[in-house]
Amino acid sequence: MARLTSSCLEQPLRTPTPCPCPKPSSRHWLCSQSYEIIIKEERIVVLETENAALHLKLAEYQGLAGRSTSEVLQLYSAHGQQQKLQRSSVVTQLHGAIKRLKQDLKSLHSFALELSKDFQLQSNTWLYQLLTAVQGIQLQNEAMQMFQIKAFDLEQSLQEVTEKYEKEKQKRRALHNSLVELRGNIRVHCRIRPLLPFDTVAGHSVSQERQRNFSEKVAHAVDDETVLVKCSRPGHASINKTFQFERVYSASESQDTVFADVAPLLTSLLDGYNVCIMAYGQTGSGKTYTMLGPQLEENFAFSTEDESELGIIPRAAQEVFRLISEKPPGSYWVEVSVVEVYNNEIFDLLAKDSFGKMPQFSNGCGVYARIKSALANKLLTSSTNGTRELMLPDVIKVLDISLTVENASEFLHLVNKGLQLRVRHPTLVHAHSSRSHLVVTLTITTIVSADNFGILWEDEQTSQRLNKEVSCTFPQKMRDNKSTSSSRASSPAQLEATEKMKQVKTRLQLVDLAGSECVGMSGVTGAALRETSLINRSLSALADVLGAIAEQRSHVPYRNSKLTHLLQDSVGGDAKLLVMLCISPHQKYLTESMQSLGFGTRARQVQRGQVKKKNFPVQSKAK
Ligand SMILES: Nc1ncnc2c1ncn2[C@@H]1O[C@H](COP(=O)(O)OP(=O)(O)OP(=O)(O)O)[C@@H](O)[C@H]1O
Repeated sequence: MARLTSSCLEQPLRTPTPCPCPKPSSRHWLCSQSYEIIIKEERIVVLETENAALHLKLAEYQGLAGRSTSEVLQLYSAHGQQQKLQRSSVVTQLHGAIKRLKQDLKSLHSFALELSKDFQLQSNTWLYQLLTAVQGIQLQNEAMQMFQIKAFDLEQSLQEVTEKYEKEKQKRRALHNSLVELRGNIRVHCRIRPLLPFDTVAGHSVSQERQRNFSEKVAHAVDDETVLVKCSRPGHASINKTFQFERVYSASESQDTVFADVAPLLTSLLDGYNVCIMAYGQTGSGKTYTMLGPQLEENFAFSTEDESELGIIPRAAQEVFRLISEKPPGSYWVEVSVVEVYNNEIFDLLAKDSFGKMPQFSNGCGVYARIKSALANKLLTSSTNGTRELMLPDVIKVLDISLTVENASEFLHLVNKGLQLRVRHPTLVHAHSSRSHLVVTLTITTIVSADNFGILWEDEQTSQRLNKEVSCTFPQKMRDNKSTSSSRASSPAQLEATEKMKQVKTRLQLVDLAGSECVGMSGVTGAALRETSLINRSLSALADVLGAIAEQRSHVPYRNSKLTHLLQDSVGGDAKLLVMLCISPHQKYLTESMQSLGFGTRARQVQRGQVKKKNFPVQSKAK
């Protein structure tokens, strides 16, 4: 086979060479033979060329196939390598993971070991603690048993001590009362209030002479028993006067201190004595402050916000209820009445407005509508001349119109209610001057079975004295009102039992007297002038009563005034009276202060029996 070259392929197929005869024709044999040969040769050439081209192509494809095979081989080997690589990396990873898992497993194993060790340790500790606790509880139980035995012993010895203490207490109370007895039934304390802004405001009707030395403080507490008063008059050398009382309070002494000295009297109250505590002094000298505490501007009730400022009346109520709480429950019954003595008439400040309004009192400074007392209305009778006037056949009955209170706050509420109706009007000395005597009465009914009567009181003497006074009837109130006391009878059998009970009534009267003053100083006129002179008259009557007691006269003129009549039970006899003199220290009140100190001095002499006949001071009449 002829070799094919690229030039062969490039030459076009030869066209048949024409017949060399001059006239070529197909019918010419030679021509036709040669023509056919030529055609065949040409065909062979073409085929050879095609063959060569096909060979070329075959060679080309073979070359291509060879290259592809090697590439395939390369790819195959590369793929094999890659697979190998992949396989080895997965294995490595798996290997690592297995390694890590093994480590984890190891650490888990060691953790589990530690945990079990810890658990063992902890359970041992807990077991130990549990055992200790059980042992402790056992010990405690034993101790408790011992303690119970000791407590029982102690209870018994406590009972013995309590019995001894009760006996000692009774002895102490007896001692206290005999001490009080020794000191006398009338005690006088004196309280000098601080200088206040209104002291330096000069009233227009105060005399020129009295206004001259207005800046000076003249009354001082020298010690806790002595008052010193500098008496100076223009053109005269000043004279110092001293007054002695059971107790003197300086301006800086608190309500607490004042009450501390008053409180022992309340023990006497529960020991069967009537007690009266009254504040005496000129207007604005601090009587209401001492007895009740600072008053609220809006309604004249006393303020209960600051306990340290509370006066004697609220504190006494608290103390009485405290003392009662120490007694067997239900054996004490407390009633309260709040009345005022105004223009020598008694008005119940707790009465309901069931009888309408009182006639209005015009005092020149304002008109005062008053609620009339239910009691006063009950006792109103027509006098011979046909005009209605207040008749109180037995003033003491006033105290039977009282309300039962269960505790100190109920008491304080009632007192505050009553206070709002109290007569007041301004004077030159005091803008809210009280124009009436306020009498707050706490009646304590002690219920005691006839069999136990003797042992309730501290000594035989008191027991005998009270035995004479007691009533054996059970209070009607207690029968009617079963809801308010645990001691009240509710069945016939109980009622019968109560008939055997005895009741002892003791009375605590707390009095805020109206101001004792010279008319000139207070600057009142008209109806208020009458008021002032009636106040002074009732204070005179009080002085007369104290004088008569001092002289041990057979007749004590209690009925000369409604005030003394009302206080009859707690002034005189074996009742305990404490007069709290209230003094304004300023120079301009010198006359009134001297008058009050004189009253106190003579009241002290009453208990010592030193007052001579007609020696007791009569209240200065309206000038
Ligand atoms: N010890 C005191 N400390 C502080 N303030 C006092 C003291 N005593 C009285 N006061 C004040 O003096 C003023 C007059 O006192 P209070 O109302 O008690 O006088 P009073 O004697 O009751 O007068 P009146 O008889 O006119 O009613 C009041 O504002 C009161 O708060």
